Amino acid sequence: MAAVQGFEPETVSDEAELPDREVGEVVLKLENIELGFGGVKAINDVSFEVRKGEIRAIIGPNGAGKSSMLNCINGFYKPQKGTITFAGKTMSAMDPHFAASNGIARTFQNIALFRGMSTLDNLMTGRVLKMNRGFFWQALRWGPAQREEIEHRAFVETVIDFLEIQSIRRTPVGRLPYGLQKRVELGRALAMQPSILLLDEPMAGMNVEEKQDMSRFILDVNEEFGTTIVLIEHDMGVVMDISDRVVVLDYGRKIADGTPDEVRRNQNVIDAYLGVPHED
Ligand SMILES: Nc1ncnc2c1ncn2[C@@H]1O[C@H](COP(=O)(O)OP(=O)(O)OP(=O)(O)O)[C@@H](O)[C@H]1O
Repeated sequence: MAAVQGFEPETVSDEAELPDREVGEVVLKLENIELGFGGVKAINDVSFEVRKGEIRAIIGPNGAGKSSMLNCINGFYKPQKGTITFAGKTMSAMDPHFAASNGIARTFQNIALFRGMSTLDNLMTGRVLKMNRGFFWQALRWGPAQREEIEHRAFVETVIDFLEIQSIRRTPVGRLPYGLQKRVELGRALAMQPSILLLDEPMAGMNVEEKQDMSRFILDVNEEFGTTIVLIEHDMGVVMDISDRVVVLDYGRKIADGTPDEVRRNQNVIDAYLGVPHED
């Protein structure tokens, strides 16, 4: 059997074992999710759950349905079948506002920042849902709105310190190198004080050093703020290093779910990455 980087063949497992480290109760549950676009079944009867405080990776070859799954979780896509349970509600589809207002934040595969705005102002946009005063008061920047803005700025400054981006706080993000833009995007999501952070390929396009920095920030966010993290990532070294549990998709189906060690030894997973033809 040929070797696939990051994988070693051994036993087969398709049920998620709990990680060694202590994680909490189930905070997000997806059951029998199906999503199609015309004739393409992007997600086919996929179920998995996410526990409080864990780092949960979704991996799989190109086109496996990973981004579609994140889009179902934050309500951008509506599944045709299945249910999503979150914040005490079981829904046939997530409402994007319900997701955001109950603490689900997201970063994107292709950076989605305001390129002409500074790092600081981009991070402030992450506070919008937390602002109590309406547009009129915010525009006047007076009285209660001014006090509120000071509090939001103070919170954003803590995020800036945490991510070590003080030196670029006034720089328009369009002028920043790619790795730093990714860090600012993480900062904007953190500014929302999320309970669940969805990261879509946080290391894409980064060099080795930038990947190490980003891995450290993800682990620090998880440890220091207790933020639950669901991430899609193609770099298997990173996934296996930082994740507690990994769900594997291939052609829209779940083919494995378990700890990094279980998944890397799963023959279905090895075959999927080698491109072994599948039945269907
Ligand atoms: N908005 C859409 N319209 C039509 N087809 C779509 C749409 N979004 C996703 N798909 C299709 O659904 C399938 C799964 O795509 P998805 O982007 O979820 O995969 P992925 O695992 O994230 O892939 P990659 O690793 O390449 O980003 C693909 O065949 C894709 O072309």
